[in-house]
Amino acid sequence: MSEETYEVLAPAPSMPGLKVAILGTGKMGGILLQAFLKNNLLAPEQIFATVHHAERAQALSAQFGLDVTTDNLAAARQADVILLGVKPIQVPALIEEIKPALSAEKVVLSFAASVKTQSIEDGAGCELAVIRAMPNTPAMLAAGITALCAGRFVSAEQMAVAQRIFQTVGRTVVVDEKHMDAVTGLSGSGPAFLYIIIEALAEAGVNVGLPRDVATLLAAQTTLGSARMVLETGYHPALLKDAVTTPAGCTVDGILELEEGGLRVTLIKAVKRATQRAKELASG
Ligand SMILES: NC(=O)C1=CN([C@@H]2O[C@H](COP(=O)(O)OP(=O)(O)OC[C@H]3O[C@@H](n4cnc5c(N)ncnc54)[C@H](O)[C@@H]3O)[C@@H](O)[C@H]2O)C=CC1
Ligand SMILES: O=C(O)[C@@H]1CCC=N1
Repeated sequence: MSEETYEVLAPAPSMPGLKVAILGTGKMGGILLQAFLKNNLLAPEQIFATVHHAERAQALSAQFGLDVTTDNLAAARQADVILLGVKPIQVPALIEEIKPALSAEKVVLSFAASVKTQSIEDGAGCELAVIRAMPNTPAMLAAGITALCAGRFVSAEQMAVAQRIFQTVGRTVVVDEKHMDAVTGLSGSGPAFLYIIIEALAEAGVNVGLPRDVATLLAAQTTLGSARMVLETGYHPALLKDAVTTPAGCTVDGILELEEGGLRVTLIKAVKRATQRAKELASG
């Protein structure tokens, strides 16, 4: 074999040419940024990220080898798709800041809770394509679910691009905008509710004598497996529960305690409260 040197080529990004800005690269924005790179959706030079503090911009820039600044307008000018990852209350000021970069050719993809597509359209003052998304933190393992809805000026093609972007962090579902606050209360906040349930199940395991690591493993894998059963069998959860519940067995005794303790009602109230709060976040 000759001693020629071969150039190792990085695989081409699957959305070549698309320029994406992430304005507000915090927890969720950071998860998305890493997923875009890891899945080779975009090359580093296709991404323009911003944060609030210059030191964090420098650190992120060094870590990922891409353009991270505190200049939202410059990032927005360079991008075709502009992701909004700041807090809901900060969105109007951010839109005002980047307004000179907004036009009917751009897509704004907001994953801020609560903020309506129309308020972004109105702030932009042009026929801007605005898509609203609600991801959740299991996105970190590409195990998230993101609900998306389209504003008034969004084409089917633009919606497909948004879905492709969020498919790097898990599944996607398209809903009417009227459902977005409910989605936020259920799947946006839901991981926090489920962590509490897993933590409580693990604590229960410790209470009945299991080592904590074993109890946590049993609680988490049981939650994961049960979720997969719902998704992959398509059976109603009640039917799957019945299959666990042997007549006069132990499970039914546990279920009696859950019902007495009001777990169902408590979970319903938790999602309702989170949904209600999600409606308010845009106004503080
Ligand atoms: N954490 C979660 O589970 C989810 C969060 N969201 C939404 O994502 C958004 C961000 O939430 P997190 O990531 O949790 O919060 P975060 O506080 O980690 O992220 C916000 C980021 O925005 C940056 N920022 C603040 N002002 C800025 C400005 N003027 N210009 C540029 N960057 C600025 C901050 O430096 C920070 O990095 C919120 O609107 C939230 O509703 C949506 C779904 C789930
Ligand atoms: O708690 C929040 O406001 C955000 C939205 C959904 C999850 N985290």
